[in-house]
Order: sequence, then structure tokens, then C-alpha cells
Amino acid sequence: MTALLELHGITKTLKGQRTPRTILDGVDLTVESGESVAILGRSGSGKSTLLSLIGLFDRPDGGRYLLGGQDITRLSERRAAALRSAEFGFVFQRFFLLKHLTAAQNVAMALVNGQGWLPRRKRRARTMAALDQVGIAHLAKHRPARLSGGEQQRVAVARALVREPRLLLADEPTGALDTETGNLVIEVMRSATERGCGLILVTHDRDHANKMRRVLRLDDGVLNPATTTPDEAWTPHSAGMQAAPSGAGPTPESAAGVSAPDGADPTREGVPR
Ligand SMILES: Nc1ncnc2c1ncn2[C@@H]1O[C@H](COP(=O)(O)OP(=O)(O)OP(=O)(O)O)[C@@H](O)[C@H]1O
Repeated sequence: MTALLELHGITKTLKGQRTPRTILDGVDLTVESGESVAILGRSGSGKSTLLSLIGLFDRPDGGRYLLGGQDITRLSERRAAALRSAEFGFVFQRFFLLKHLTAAQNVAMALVNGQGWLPRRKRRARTMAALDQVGIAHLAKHRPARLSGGEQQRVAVARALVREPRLLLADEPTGALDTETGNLVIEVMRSATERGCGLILVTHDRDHANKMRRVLRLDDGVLNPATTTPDEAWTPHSAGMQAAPSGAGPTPESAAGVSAPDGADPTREGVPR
């Protein structure tokens, strides 16, 4: 069977400095449909860079990237944006909801692009189904200000799922939530894998990593191919693990996958290279 995602020898080097710096050093990774994979690693080990390459916000300098068996290593910006809208769902630490829109409108935003034209009734049905999936259909008409942090993140997860992505990419999605709410959000994302969606979760949380089928560790840009347990991954070498800094990042539109047709990387927005 063809794997959902295959990375072969992916490298990324930061240039523009006196000496180029290797951020990803020959990463190999295979993810099957319906599989969940946690990636652990200390701060600065390259986790967000890897997700950004997988989400087609950036390109590798070397290696091959296959999605469903198709080589997508070197797509034009336009094709990358189209594929990103059609195939991926994104969840970040911050929720990136538009304040003046209701929960339902925030979710429906993700259907504006990437799905072609959807009749209003269908759009509404899919939006409500996504909100129902995350257990907050009854809050559809509420604006973000009336929702708790966990409810807002569930809206963000519904927005990521409404397009029925093949792959869900989550970068520290529970970093701003309390334990109970974080568990709920992880469970919602994990349940999407039961319907065949792949899930790659970058996290510093051992318990959440433990809920994924595989746990992999990234050390200074090198992805250890051996499945590990979160406790093993938490060796002194990775003692520098800490919450990701919440700097400039995605916008509500880019988090919904509808506003980065120019290939701008929402995970890097505003960050000078
Ligand atoms: N735009 C950039 N400009 C300069 N350096 C960058 C840029 N993006 C990433 N880096 C560097 O690349 C390395 C990997 O960064 P990345 O954000 O991928 O790490 P991470 O494992 O996700 O860290 P964290 O857990 O803190 O989010 C870091 O040393 C970082 O400083």
C-alpha cells in the first residue's frame, strides 16, 4: 500500500549567515493514512521547520517528499498552495480565530478556498458536522470572546478538519490550554485518525505524545527513526525542551489555509530570515 507521506533524506540549511546552519539533516519519515505520530525534541531541534516543510510552506534543500506516492518536492508556489488547502489541516498553539465572526463562520472560512464552489447549504452542513465532531455544535453562533480557550481551540480543530484533510499537522496545539482541556483537544484530533486522517503532532507534553501510535525524537535536525516512548525521549540530552515561544505567527486566514497562496509560511510570518 502507498504510504500517505514519505520523506527521504530531507535537508534544510539556513543560509544568509556567515556559515550556513543545518536545521534538518537527512530526515526520513513515513506516515500511513490513519496513523498518528508525535515528534518530540528540545527547543530549537527543528520540529517547526519540519512541519513547515511538510505543510508546504517551505521547501527542502535536498531529499524527496512524496504525498500519496506523488513526488511533491518541487512544486510551484501555486500548486503548493492548492495542495495545502486541499490536503492539510493545521492547528497551532494559538487559535487564530477572527473575533468578529461566530464559531461557525470561522470554521466555514476554511471552505472558501480549496473546495471549489460549495452551495451554501452544503457549506453549512459540513461546518456543523465539523463542530459536532469536536463536540461544540451548540456553540456555533458564539463569537470567540464568549468561548473558553479550550472551546476556541476546538473551533480551530473543526476549522482544520472541515475540509476532510488527508493529514493534520499540529504544532504545540495544547501549549496554551490546561491539562483537562488539552487532553480533550488531543482526543478530538486522535479520533480523526480513526477516519483515516494522518496526524503529526509536535509537542513537549509526554502524556499527549503517549496517545499517538508512534513517538519519534528529533535531535539537532536528525530524526531518530526508532520509535521511542516519551519517557525515553526525555533523556537529559533533551532537557532543554520547553514551550515554544509565542512570537509572530499565523493569522486567522492562514491558519484556516485560505490566505497563503503566495506560499508565505504562516509559521514564520514576520520572522526575518
Ligand atoms: N526564520 C529563521 N531565521 C533564523 N533562524 C531560524 C529561523 N527559523 C528557524 N530558525 C532556527 O532553526 C532552528 C530550528 O527552529 P525550529 O523553530 O524548527 O525549532 P523547534 O524544535 O520547533 O523549537 P521550539 O520547540 O522552540 O518551537 C532554531 O535554532 C531556530 O533558531
